[in-house]
Amino acid sequence: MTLSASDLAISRGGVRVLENLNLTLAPGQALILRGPNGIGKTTLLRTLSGLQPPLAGTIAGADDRIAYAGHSDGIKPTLTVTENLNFWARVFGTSSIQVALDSFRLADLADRPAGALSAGQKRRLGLSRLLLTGRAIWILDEPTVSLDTSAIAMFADAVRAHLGQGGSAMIATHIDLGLDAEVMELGPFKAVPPPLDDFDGAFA
Ligand SMILES: Nc1ncnc2c1ncn2[C@@H]1O[C@H](COP(=O)(O)OP(=O)(O)OP(=O)(O)O)[C@@H](O)[C@H]1O
Repeated sequence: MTLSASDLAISRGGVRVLENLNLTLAPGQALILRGPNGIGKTTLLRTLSGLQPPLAGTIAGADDRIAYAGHSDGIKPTLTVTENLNFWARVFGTSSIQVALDSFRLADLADRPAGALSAGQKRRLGLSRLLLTGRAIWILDEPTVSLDTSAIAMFADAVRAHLGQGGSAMIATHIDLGLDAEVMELGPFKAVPPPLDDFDGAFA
């Protein structure tokens, strides 16, 4: 099922940031979001994921099919890597964590408390959770932060495999992941601020 948004307007902190947005994300498709800092990439991903309501417009096809990975790794620091993965596997009703351990090369770290991992290792653990969700639509906000080049390639492989299985991915990133993906520039959708009141009239 395709995720779609029509005539979307979104806000952050009470300020309208993007408007007149239309987009679709079909099974097997990847969409890369680009735009300068502060344009509204995170706000758009949060809105599509249902973490905040849109100001206007409609979103269809989301329901319980989205796995969202934001800026935080969302790991439990006192649990080991294996315990973290088992926790998520139980949450999502997945029987084995092996695919997560293998795809993000976490086996050597399996017994390490997650809080004792490096930043890049924590990010690999956070991203590996996607593979346990069974969710078709991955919504990812700057997923490669802290990853080295080999881990970025590992992540891109995981996304490619997901797309090959009929999944889809929307990714805010400033780097080239080497994916066969459509790129959407958000600049043209920047909200136009409303005109200021006529102050002169107030002091007449
Ligand atoms: N917690 C917040 N409260 C109020 N305003 C916020 C908050 N977080 C972000 N904003 C503002 O909302 C606007 C959109 O921010 P957003 O984080 O969506 O941009 P972004 O494109 O993801 O930026 P970046 O590339 O820096 O991550 C910006 O003008 C920002 O200053």
